[in-house]
Amino acid sequence: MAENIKIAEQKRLNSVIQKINLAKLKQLKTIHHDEKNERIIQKDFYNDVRLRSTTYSGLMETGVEVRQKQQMLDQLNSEWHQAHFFLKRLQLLAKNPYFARVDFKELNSDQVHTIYIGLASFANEGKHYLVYDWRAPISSIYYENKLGKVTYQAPSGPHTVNVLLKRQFQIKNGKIVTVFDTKAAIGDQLLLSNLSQQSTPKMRNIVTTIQADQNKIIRDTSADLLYVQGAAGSGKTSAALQRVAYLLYHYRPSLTSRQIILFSPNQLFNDYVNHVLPSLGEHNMVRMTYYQYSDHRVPHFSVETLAQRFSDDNLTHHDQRINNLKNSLECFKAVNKYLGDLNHSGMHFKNIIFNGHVFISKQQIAKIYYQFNSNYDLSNRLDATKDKLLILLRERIKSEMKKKWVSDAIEDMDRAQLQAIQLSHPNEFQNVDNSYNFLAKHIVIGAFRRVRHIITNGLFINLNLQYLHLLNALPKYISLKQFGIPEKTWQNSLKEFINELDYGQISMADVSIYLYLHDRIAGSLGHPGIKYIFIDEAQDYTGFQMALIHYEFPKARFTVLADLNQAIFTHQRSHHLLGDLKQIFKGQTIHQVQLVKSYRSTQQITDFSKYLLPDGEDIQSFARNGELPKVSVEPSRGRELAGLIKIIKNNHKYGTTALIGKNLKQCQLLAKQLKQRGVNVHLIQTENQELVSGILVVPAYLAKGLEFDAVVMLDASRHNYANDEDRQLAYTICTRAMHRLNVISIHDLSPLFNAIPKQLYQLDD
Ligand SMILES: Nc1ncnc2c1ncn2[C@@H]1O[C@H](COP(=O)(O)OP(=O)(O)OP(=O)(O)O)[C@@H](O)[C@H]1O
Repeated sequence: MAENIKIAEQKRLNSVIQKINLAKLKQLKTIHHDEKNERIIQKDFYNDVRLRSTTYSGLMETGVEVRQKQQMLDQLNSEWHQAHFFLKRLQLLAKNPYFARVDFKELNSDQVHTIYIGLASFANEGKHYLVYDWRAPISSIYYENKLGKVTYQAPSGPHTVNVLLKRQFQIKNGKIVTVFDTKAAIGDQLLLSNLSQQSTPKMRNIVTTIQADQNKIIRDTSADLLYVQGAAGSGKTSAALQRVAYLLYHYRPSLTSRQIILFSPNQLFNDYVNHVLPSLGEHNMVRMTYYQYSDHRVPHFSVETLAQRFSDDNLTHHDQRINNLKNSLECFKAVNKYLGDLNHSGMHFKNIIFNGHVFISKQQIAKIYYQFNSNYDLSNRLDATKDKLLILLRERIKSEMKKKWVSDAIEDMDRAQLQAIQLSHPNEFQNVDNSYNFLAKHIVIGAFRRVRHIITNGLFINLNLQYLHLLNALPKYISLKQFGIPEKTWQNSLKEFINELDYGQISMADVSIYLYLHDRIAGSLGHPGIKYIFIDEAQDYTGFQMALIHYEFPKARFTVLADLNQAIFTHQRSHHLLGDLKQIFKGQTIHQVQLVKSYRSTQQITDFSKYLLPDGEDIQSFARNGELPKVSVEPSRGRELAGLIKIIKNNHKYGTTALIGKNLKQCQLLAKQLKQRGVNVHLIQTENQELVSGILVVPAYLAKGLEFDAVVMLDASRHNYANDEDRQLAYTICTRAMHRLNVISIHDLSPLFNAIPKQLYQLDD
């Protein structure tokens, strides 16, 4: 780039930074001014109330002033928050005001317009934009992969301009480090430099190098379901997070970060992504795992954890088939049919007990529940039953007042209690009869409080029994044969389920059905306040889970990000995902996007890994050069450990090397053995740990969605990765590597590696 261009751009940059700094000072002044005013009002507030609360008229006046001052405080508070928000953005801009410049012409004019694009907009006093927010409609032209005619979505509709120049900047401490003009794909040079960096325990934002197909995902505002299928490392998570920032900008102020939920695979991943939004000047959306969502909703059960779920691979064939059935969309439909029938018969209730006796029997409740018109649905039926039971409760007050326990309670009342009641209700104590009746009623109503709580909260429904009834009845609504389950096996599984229930345990498959059953019976409206749901690593969600989330968030638009080749829990069943989603979102707008280019890993690692997949040929690698992956076949465990120690030493230039094992047990053993040999490793055994740099030992299911400078796939032997079900796991592990990949096997290498051409790796045996 010519030096004179750099000088001219630096001059402009200096002037923009100066203006940003002035604006910062102005915001700081506003903040100090607001804080000072608040202190003054608070002080007056306190004095006024203290001085004038001795007389009635003083109190009245004070009341009015208190309200006025409260309003002034609220106003100041809101100004203060706004000023802070602007200040934060200016601070962000002051560090790095912009990263790109685009010159363009309108099609019917010769006038050249120049815009600079940064993390936020910044205008001078005359409201002339010196920097455009990367999310502004016009900024979209920067992210299209070409010069010349480019169409973007302007507020008035699609608009085409002629792009003449795209210039990129790397700016550090107010100085332009590099500047280059791009002609084709946005600065492969800048992208290359970003991708060549070392990994960090926190994911970075990608706004400076968003690719055209990722931009489509980010800016889609019309899909009810945006389904993204993308290869490992193709930027699904990155695009999703920039999309959150885009939506917050596009719909401000009607959309807030609290109305957006990201379902992520585990807590480690939640922590890994939690810096992206703040680095873009936005608040984080709500992040949770499906486990956290369901566990929180059934506090009386322990829901199967991620580690337990992963060891489900050791389940018998029958157990797996039963899980397949319970996890399927067919099961969701079957439950709906069951619920339809429940409207006519089959609900299970509990007796309502009062003072150790049956107060309202379950038979009585059932009679009430089914006495309503057949056009009632389950939730109307429950509401009407509650109303009827409350009427019954009121009617029982009179008869209960005559009971001995009530007169005993009155006699046992101490003077202070009695006086307190008399003082608060003087009119009720004019004569003896009245007083007795009033006290008796008071006591009965107090004692009925628990019963009232049971009724109003629908706790008279026997949900556990109902769930068992559903499981028992399920073969009527779904074909067991279709899932390869003999009737007897199904019946036996019910016994096991009861056993688990007795211990307060519930599996991931059961908890979804249980929650749905509960919510449909209770007529729960779910969470209508949530406007956007993002589901990352969706390939490991089941049809039932998807249908449940869709039900629970009825007003939300969904972004679902999946890579079927990384389905480490659902395996081949993940191939139903899109078909299931199409049924679940029937009648709604569905957009599909495919990302085929992988950015995370070097070309050599991507090319090696894709041969682990039978249909991996569509995956494109980004042209970033590195060394060939190394495969070592060791004759014994001892030699494997020695080999590993050598690799760890060789990786000293990398911040993080992850030794990824198949399961937790293997990782625990390895970490112990390495520590015994004096190697300092950090074992990640639960998702609640913090991700750090260094040498990590991680089980594969916790490494999902993460990335590391160097990866060692542990014990990739025929014995450990024996069957086709392990393919997705092997692919997921290898694609976690950014710059270096080693695969170690004791004895024979797994046949999963057979299809990889020999020239794509270095073999050490
Ligand atoms: N446009 C881009 N510019 C710069 N870096 C990018 C871009 N797209 C993706 N990356 C980088 O590639 C890596 C992988 O991205 P990301 O984790 O979003 O992919 P993914 O598709 O969710 O991966 P996986 O499914 O394997 O977990 C990250 O380091 C990310 O920063």
